[in-house]
Amino acid sequence: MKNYKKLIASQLSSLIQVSEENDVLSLLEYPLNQGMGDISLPCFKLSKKMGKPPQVIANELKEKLNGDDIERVEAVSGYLNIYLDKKRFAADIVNGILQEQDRFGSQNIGQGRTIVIDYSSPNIAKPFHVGHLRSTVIGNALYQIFSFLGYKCIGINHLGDWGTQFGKLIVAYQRWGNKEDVEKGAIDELLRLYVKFHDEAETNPDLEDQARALFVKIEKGDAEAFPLWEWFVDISLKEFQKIYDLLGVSFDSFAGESFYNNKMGSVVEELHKKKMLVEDEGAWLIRLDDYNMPPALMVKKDGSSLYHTRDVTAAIYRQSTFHFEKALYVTDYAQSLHFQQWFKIIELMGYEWSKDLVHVPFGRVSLDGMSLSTRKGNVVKLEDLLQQAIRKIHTIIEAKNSNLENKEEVARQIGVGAVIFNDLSGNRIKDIVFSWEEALNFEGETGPYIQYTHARACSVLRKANGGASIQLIEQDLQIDPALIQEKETIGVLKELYFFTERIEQAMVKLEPSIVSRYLIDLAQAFNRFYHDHSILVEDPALRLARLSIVKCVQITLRNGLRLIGLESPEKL
Ligand SMILES: NC(=[NH2+])NCCC[C@H](N)C(=O)O
Repeated sequence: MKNYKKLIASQLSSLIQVSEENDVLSLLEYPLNQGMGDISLPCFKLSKKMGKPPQVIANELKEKLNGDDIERVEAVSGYLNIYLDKKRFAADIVNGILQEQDRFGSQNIGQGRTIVIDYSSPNIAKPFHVGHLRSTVIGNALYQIFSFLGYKCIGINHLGDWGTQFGKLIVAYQRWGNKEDVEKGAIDELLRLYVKFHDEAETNPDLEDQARALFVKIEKGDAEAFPLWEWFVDISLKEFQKIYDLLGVSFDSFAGESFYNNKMGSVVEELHKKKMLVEDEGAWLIRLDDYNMPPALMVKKDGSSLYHTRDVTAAIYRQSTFHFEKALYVTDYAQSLHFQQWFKIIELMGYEWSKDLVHVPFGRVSLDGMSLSTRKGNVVKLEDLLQQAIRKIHTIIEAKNSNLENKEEVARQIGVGAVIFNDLSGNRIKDIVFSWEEALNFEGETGPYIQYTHARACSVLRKANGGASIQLIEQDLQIDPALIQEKETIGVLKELYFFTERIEQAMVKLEPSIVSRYLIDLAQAFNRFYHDHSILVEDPALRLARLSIVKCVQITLRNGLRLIGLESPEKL
């Protein structure tokens, strides 16, 4: 499939001469209004460079620009409005998508270069909450998008499995817990112990000291403390895995914070050698006043490590192991300062690749106004949320189409899809409030709406094939583009054309919501087309041409849904 913007930019730049192709490319727009061309050049942006008034530039270019793909060109109030030849355009889009199928929208921008993505990263012994879900969902979408664009991705789940909180947990376990209860209650019981610790520590500050001492023991591999820690990790991982299975998300590595325990020593040594550490009452920290940031504590006075220490160590390890082009860290924006601090530390250590470290922050999620905090224990557990979504969708399916095969599986795909899509529906930096009504609505701008539109396309294709399959047959590639020229049809074709570009924008801006919003636009354009034009008409040529549009939409919706981590059931 052709890249029309590029094609025109290259022609224009040779006509204009003062501007490079890429500069012209960045000036070209897709006008929102139908009567303003398919692609348009605002000539006032070239006026200074060319030393001519915009309308003069537009008039001159209008005379010179031509080519098979261009139907006509207009010069209107300083804009050069280019209309593409819609028959060629239609044939190019349809044939392109039918050929590329699953690969439609992909590019080889990365050429195999590596992107490390640190996402999900829940904390052991604490429930996986909706904040971690957002990290999981955004991280996974970035993983799919970068992979689709030719990068090799390494997905790392940087589990929060190290730190003083494990000392607290063991103190609490030894005082108020027992083996059976932990085996039965799993994370719920671990959380109860953790909360109990904090309640008791308010009146008995001695507990905090005991907890610190116990964590030091874990760091040293103590024969009693260390196996307890391992056990807690094991229990937590099993529960997390249930959620990953529901979501259909996987990782290349589960190397959590503890993985760096035996690697931090040499990094601390390096920091000493580089004279970056200052002593502060027996602890060691890095001053960052020159950069308007508070100091970063690297070694506690009992010798134990901190979140910063582990992140610096992990980054050095990842760079030397994977030689990444970029390392992304997907977390809540509340952690922004943490990342700014340690990115600066890497820079001060003299590593030029510090510029390749990128924090990808996102906004908070609240649940119908309820906030989510671990200390108090009033967290909404993600597994409950997902199971509830699945049950609700199941009820809807029972009511509307109780004969559906694999009801359970489809309910999972839609219920989970609704929750995932909700997290990706707006710019990631925005806070979101999860509302059941909005997320599960089949009519709104939701995951279920897109999945439903996809299933509707599948159903038309099946009907066309006598109920058998959603594939078009071989000779179907001969389509008369003159038959797919109605306004709504061109509307769909244009949306299909935008797919490749939107994926690239989503990658550049690290913003999967660009793909989710695109899918809403495409689904809406398709539903307008579907509403206004019958597909399974008598005339075989017209029927085939319209079916090809349905097939192209089906392929594109499926590819797009996959990129944001949603499945696309064929029947609903
Ligand atoms: N390399 C990192 N710091 N990744 C993010 C870790 C997130 C942390 N475990 C949390 O739940 O807040």
